[in-house]
Amino acid sequence: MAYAQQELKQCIEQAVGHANAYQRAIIASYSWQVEAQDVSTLTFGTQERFYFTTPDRSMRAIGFGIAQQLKTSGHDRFLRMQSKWATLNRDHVGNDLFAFCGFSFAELKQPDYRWSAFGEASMTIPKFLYLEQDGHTTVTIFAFVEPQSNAEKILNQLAVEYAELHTPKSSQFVTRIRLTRDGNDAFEASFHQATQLLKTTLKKIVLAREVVYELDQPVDLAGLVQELESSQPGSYIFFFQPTLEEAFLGATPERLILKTGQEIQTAAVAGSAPRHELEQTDYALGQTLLQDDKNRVEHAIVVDSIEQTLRGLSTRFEKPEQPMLLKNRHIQHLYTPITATLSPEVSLFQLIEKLHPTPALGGEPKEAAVAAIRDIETFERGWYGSPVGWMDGAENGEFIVAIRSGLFTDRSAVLYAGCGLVEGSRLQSELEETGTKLSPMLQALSQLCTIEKDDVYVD
Ligand SMILES: C=C(O[C@@H]1C=C(C(=O)O)C=C[C@H]1O)C(=O)O
Repeated sequence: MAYAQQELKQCIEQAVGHANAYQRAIIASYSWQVEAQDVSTLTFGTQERFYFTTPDRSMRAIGFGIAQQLKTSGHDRFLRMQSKWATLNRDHVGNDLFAFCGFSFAELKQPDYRWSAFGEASMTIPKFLYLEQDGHTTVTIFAFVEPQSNAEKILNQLAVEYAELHTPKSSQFVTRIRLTRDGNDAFEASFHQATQLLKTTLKKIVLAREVVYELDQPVDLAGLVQELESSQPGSYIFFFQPTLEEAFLGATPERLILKTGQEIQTAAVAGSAPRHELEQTDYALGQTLLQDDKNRVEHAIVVDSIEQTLRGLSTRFEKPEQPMLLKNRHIQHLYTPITATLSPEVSLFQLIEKLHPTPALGGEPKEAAVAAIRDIETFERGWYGSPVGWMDGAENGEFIVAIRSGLFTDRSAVLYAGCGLVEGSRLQSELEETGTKLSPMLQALSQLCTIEKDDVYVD
């Protein structure tokens, strides 16, 4: 093995000592530098897998296995998780902790079988983490050490699992996937209900479509993530596989929050138009979007809401006066990048709780819009549209808005796409917009599988 065995042994022994002294489990972590890894590393895992990379691919986190998973639920799940994370960080041994994190869009509707492995709030410390940041890649082993553990046994087990990660697996999957529900009718019905609310109580509401496919065998998920990464430059790629049978993944352009110390970066991403292969037409589509009243209203609601939230939590707030365009392969959006300096007492968990969902995924007013979404939509959003990302022990981290995403099991793929509605929104164009938003995932899937009865795919 490429790591200093003696040092790792000392770290584990120290953790056993602490676990015995405190009579509770302790996380031990040990890191060393390795060569840069890329998305293909995912193909080596036979355990649970986690992946997160930034639009410029300068930051990349690849996790295997689960050393410890914190879970909680309820309306106050962000703050409950904050205290669990603080406790875990108090007495671990070794390097800084790191967790892949995800929260549900809202409390799950009565027990939803599809999302039960994900839950309402989860933070996962992997057993093995490859982390690329600032041009360096480190690998960290996280070990869950219980009182009375045998250090030698833990070390031997880690050695076996680490060696596994270097054994190539063959991944020849040829899957046929068949559309079983396109979600159009349900969307249409919710659209009409929402239209009534937009005349009275709501300024904006975001409604989504759930599109269900049946698979004849599991999709090569590592291959799919790889495909998304190469076909969607400029998007975050995320992949959470908390059990061997279930995975949630996607390619989103939308950052919810990047926090480094008390400095934060966020963005309003709302208002959409398709891309076009002809440069001139594409440019014209972008210019029309920049000047379109309906889209400008939709966008301004998001900017104003983020501004109002952040001004109450920060000592500095900056944003450009006018939105710009954010162009992805299939779609372009109105985009306003925002930076702020958080007041010293504000935590990352609090910030996520206050921001989520912005009116880019919820609506305005927030509480009424989220309640209406729950009421009107006929499916469970689960983690779609939610804060998903990573966090370290000092509560630095990055969370994206988990859109352009899908939930995969061995026999099904459930894809999600939504759009913001304001007064005057038209059903047909909103439906088309959700079709465009499904394209990144369907295009990637079409590279790996045969898609049958595919009437929603737009290349
Ligand atoms: C809801 C989605 O996207 C959101 C809605 C947008 C819109 O209505 O213009 C644009 C970007 C996202 O904030 C989605 O992709 O599912």
